[in-house]
Amino acid sequence: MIKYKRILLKLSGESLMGGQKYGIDEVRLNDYAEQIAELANMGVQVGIVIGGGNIFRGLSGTSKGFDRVKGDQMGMMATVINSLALSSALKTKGISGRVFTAIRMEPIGEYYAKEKAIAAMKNGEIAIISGGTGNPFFTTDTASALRAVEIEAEIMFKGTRVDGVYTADPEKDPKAKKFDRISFDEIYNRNLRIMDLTATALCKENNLPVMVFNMDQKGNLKKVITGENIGTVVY
Ligand SMILES: Nc1ncnc2c1ncn2[C@@H]1O[C@H](COP(=O)(O)OP(=O)(O)O)[C@@H](O)[C@H]1O
Ligand SMILES: O=c1ccn([C@@H]2O[C@H](COP(=O)(O)OP(=O)(O)O)[C@@H](O)[C@H]2O)c(=O)[nH]1
Repeated sequence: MIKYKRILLKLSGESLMGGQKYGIDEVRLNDYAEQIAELANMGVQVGIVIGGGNIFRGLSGTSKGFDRVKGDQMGMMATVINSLALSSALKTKGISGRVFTAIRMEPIGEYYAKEKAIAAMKNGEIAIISGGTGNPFFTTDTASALRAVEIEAEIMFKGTRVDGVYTADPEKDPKAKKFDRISFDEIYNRNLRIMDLTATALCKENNLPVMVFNMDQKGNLKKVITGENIGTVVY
């Protein structure tokens, strides 16, 4: 049985690299598309926001002398590239992934509006909402929180490369322990870096729970939609 009827899935751009150092790994992309198609076929309404870190991050551009705003705009364009790739991969699974963009760029994608995204989802299509928030100095985590609230998703699924929220970054601290549940306040008080503060605040203020789970393990998306608690619930 499905536990949620409408979700917003955040996919990390960085995870799309798979084993590569840059860009899009076809195997990983195909695996994501397969997992998402499974959800669509179960009748779940799915909105998606993808990051762009596999192609460009505004902040890392700054360290190389890029103007921050230009760098962030490049990062936002990177999320559009990833969204187009996902839409194309979904098509091979017989699923329509409609790409919406936060910044006008028809015919690459439709200019985003909440109503259009909801109509697409009700029609059995996946709404892939790209271009971040359309503004520099934000992240795709914040864009995900914003879109999740806008499209009235019951929960945000943060599909990432770690199993959940830990007491410290598990990629740096082998002794870090995983939480099954944690509140937004505790994430803030413990200064945990699983999401940025803007995204955390937006979720908290709008009572949007977040499920953090490992998207790189096949079958996990189906597990979380059926209510299996494999990741960390943030409430
Ligand atoms: N307390 C924490 N618990 C879990 N992951 C954490 C924590 N602090 C930092 N991280 C890092 O956050 C990353 C997940 O965030 P995500 O947005 O998917 O990645 P990225 O920011 O690289 O795109 C993990 O790969 C992990 O290294
Ligand atoms: O609303 C937004 C969302 C994203 N970005 C830019 O897009 C890049 C890629 O997004 P993010 O780092 O969140 O992607 P991820 O880490 O999930 O791959 C960021 O570094 C920012 O430069 C932005 O400027 N505004």
